[in-house]
Amino acid sequence: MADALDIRKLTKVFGDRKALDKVTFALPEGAFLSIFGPNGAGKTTLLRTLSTLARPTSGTIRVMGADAKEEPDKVREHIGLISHNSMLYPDLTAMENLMFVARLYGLANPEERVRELLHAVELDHRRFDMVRTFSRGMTQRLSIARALINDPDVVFLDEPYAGLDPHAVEIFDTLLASLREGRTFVMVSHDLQKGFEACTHALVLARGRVVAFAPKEELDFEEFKQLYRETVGMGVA
Ligand SMILES: Nc1ncnc2c1ncn2[C@@H]1O[C@H](COP(=O)(O)OP(=O)(O)OP(=O)(O)O)[C@@H](O)[C@H]1O
Repeated sequence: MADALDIRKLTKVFGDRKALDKVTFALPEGAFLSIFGPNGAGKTTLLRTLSTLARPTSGTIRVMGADAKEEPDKVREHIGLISHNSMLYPDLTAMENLMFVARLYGLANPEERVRELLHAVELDHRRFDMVRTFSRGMTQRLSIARALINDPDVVFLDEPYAGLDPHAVEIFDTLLASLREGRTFVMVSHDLQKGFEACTHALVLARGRVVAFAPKEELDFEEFKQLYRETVGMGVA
């Protein structure tokens, strides 16, 4: 199968600090990559560069065959990002937020797509409420709908479980399971157990470097936990 992501020697420097140092890996279409690493390892920087929000200092990023430097718009057509910053306008309603993004993408039938997504994330009943009145779980569900507007092939998730109560985690897991068919996922997670359960491939970052990258079938969870504990001791970039 073709690679959804092909990342070569990706390096990102902030001043004299290397947040990413020659990160190289390839991920097949339909895979679910979980990225682990201690605070400051470079996980968010990696997601931000892969999703074209930050420009690499050097190296190449190909998403579904498109080069992020040469064809950033093509890459953006293929991706959706669910991050802490929900990228939603608090003083607009759920419906208005999604309609705004649907129009940005120039969808042919934005109303229908927005209705469909609000239903999928169980927010029909709150569609006319302003986002600032939403709980953390509801805001996250709306940001998932936002990220799916363009029906992306590759979805990036930055610590999606942070701040969710057990019920919201359940809703999120169900939603995620329903979305997996035909899509590639890249998730940053501090939850080793959940991240490992969900993935088909695991990547461990420390000091901006890939310490481990492997398909899950090649990994034993106990050994993996041990490797992770060792990387936490390596400190930040
Ligand atoms: N905009 C920036 N300017 C300067 N340094 C930055 C910037 N963004 C990140 N860094 C540095 O890059 C390194 C990696 O940060 P990053 O946020 O990617 O780590 P992380 O693995 O996501 O951490 P956490 O688990 O705490 O979210 C850190 O040393 C951080 O201080």
